[in-house]
Amino acid sequence: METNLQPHIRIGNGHEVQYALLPGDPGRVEEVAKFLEDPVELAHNREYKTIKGFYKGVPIFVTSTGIGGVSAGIAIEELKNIGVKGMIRIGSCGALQPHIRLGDLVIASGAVRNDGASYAYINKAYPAIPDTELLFHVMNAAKKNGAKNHTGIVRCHDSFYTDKEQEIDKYWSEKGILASDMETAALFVIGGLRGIKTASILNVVVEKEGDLEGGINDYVDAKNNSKRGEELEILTALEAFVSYDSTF
Ligand SMILES: O=P(O)(O)O[C@H]1O[C@H](CO)[C@@H](O)[C@H]1O
Ligand SMILES: O=c1cc[nH]c(=O)[nH]1
Repeated sequence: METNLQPHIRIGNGHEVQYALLPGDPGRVEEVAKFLEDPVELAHNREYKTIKGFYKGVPIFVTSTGIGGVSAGIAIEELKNIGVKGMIRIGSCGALQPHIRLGDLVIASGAVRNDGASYAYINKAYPAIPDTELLFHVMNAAKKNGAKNHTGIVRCHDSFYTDKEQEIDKYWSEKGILASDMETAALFVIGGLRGIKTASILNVVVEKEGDLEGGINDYVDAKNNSKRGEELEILTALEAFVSYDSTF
């Protein structure tokens, strides 16, 4: 029997894996599998689907975290419990700046903590920031892959359909925030508190003041540049882990 079996992700000790890619969507796990050697599905429970594979010889987990910081936080803690030390989110986002287009990558250098999950851990004076070294590896990998990318602060939220979304987006756009997603702040704060090396790469699926439902539907149906952005964020995260690992 697997020891230290984790209740939600349903994997335990013994895999000797130090790095995990974290998409929100379980469907994206299979997109990562296409780039791995010997991908094997280990578990799929609720929103948490995990495969293990190798990229350039480095063992890697890919675990979907579901939607929102609450769900992501559970996956992050349980992966840490079984020995994972570095985690890169490979997510989707909505742009808050007009020059950021569909399929561009947004690399988070920090996150506005408008989510509930990170606040459940610690008050908002604590910064939501990635690991500096891993961030540099991600930025270099994006450049090497030729991905059009933007590094800066993102905003994390818990709602899509309140009556105030447009007003809120306008406010944060005017403050220079690049894009919105729902899990990056929880990843950075939990990573900071637990000593996990974290980074977050977000593929733009909705442009600023674009059609939210249309953008996400087109992405799901693979009808726009966001599908190429997804491939580039996956490759960028994988290359970042390989170059980070080579520094040890
Ligand atoms: O595509 P993923 O990684 O799930 O990320 C984004 O998409 C979901 C909302 O559509 C939220 O989880 C948001 O953060
Ligand atoms: O606008 C968007 C699009 C995707 N994901 C988000 O969190 N926000």
